[in-house]
Amino acid sequence: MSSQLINGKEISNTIRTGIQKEVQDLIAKGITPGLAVILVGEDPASHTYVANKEKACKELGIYSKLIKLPEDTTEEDLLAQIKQLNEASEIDGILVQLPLPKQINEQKVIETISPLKDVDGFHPNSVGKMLLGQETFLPCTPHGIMKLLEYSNIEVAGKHAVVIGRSHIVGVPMGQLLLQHDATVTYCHSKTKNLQEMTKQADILVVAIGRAKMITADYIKEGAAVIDVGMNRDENNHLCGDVDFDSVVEKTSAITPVPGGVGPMTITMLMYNTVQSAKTKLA
Ligand SMILES: NC(=O)C1=CN([C@@H]2O[C@H](COP(=O)(O)OP(=O)(O)OC[C@H]3O[C@@H](n4cnc5c(N)ncnc54)[C@H](OP(=O)(O)O)[C@@H]3O)[C@@H](O)[C@H]2O)C=CC1
Ligand SMILES: Nc1nc(=O)c2c([nH]1)NC[C@@H]1CN(c3ccc(C(=O)N[C@@H](CCC(=O)O)C(=O)O)cc3)C=[N+]21
Repeated sequence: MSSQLINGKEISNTIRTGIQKEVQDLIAKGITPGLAVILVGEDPASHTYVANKEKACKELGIYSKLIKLPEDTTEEDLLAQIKQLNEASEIDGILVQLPLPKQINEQKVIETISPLKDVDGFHPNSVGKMLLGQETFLPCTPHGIMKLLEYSNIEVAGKHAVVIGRSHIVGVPMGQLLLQHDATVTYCHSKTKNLQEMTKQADILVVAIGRAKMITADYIKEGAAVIDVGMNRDENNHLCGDVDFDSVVEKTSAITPVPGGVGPMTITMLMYNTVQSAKTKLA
């Protein structure tokens, strides 16, 4: 079967062109959208993501403020920083890069970010609204994946979507968005028995596990669309997904690569949320 390669980079660029236009319109009205990113510690992978976010801001004309804090930052200091940004008029979105060092309570940090600037969509306020189908900031990775499906003309309604992973940042919201678009959704996780039996029923398989190349051809139904969220390093220290691309590609009708699939879309939807937030300043 010939498989459609879902080009996240290209779809990202298409969407970013629209966002760039919106930024220009806002700037013409005296509003420059602003994103603050807080990075605690020295995780090298985090630095790459943060660099990609800064680059995207620059390209689109969004003001970006990077706040780097040392690994041993106290929770108190971090919360004080967030409160300042909540008040800062030039900042429309606040992202605290996760995971955080162990001395810091992640949930408390997320809840301290103003829901009005919660461009990650991780605040309980945003999560609740998402579940209810109300307008809010949607989590960037699942939202980006919905856009990938839409732009690739992959129909969701009536399909069986299987999501592997139930993290609050990817798996759980992913299943909810698919459900809202009328898929029949199954969640799988580390306690799932007979994972292959589950995934072999998937018309759409979203994989967000964090284990390099774990998903091989044996997990795939012929003709499935496969979305790979994983960001791992393989034995040669090359970036790779959770899906063993070479093994599964022949069986799929559509598949995302890593890199160049989901990752760029995450950043694009972050830019989108930041601009949406800035637009609330329009009279
Ligand atoms: N491209 C992008 O934009 C992004 C990529 N990522 C990447 O996506 C991956 C997942 O991220 P995230 O959701 O934060 O990860 P988490 O580690 O928070 O969650 C992993 C999930 O996978 C499940 N899991 C672990 N092992 C297995 C297994 N053997 N079989 C079935 N399920 C399993 C876990 O189950 P349980 O709940 O039972 O522990 C958990 O629900 C990572 O590689 C991350 O780097 C993340 C965010 C954005
Ligand atoms: N508060 C918070 N929000 C996040 O959204 C968040 C986070 N914390 N912590 C880490 C994960 C991971 N993540 C990625 C973003 C972009 C790429 C990305 O740009 N990937 C590119 C290139 C990657 C590269 O070259 O290293 C690609 O896949 O093509 C990947 C992963 C956001 N996350």
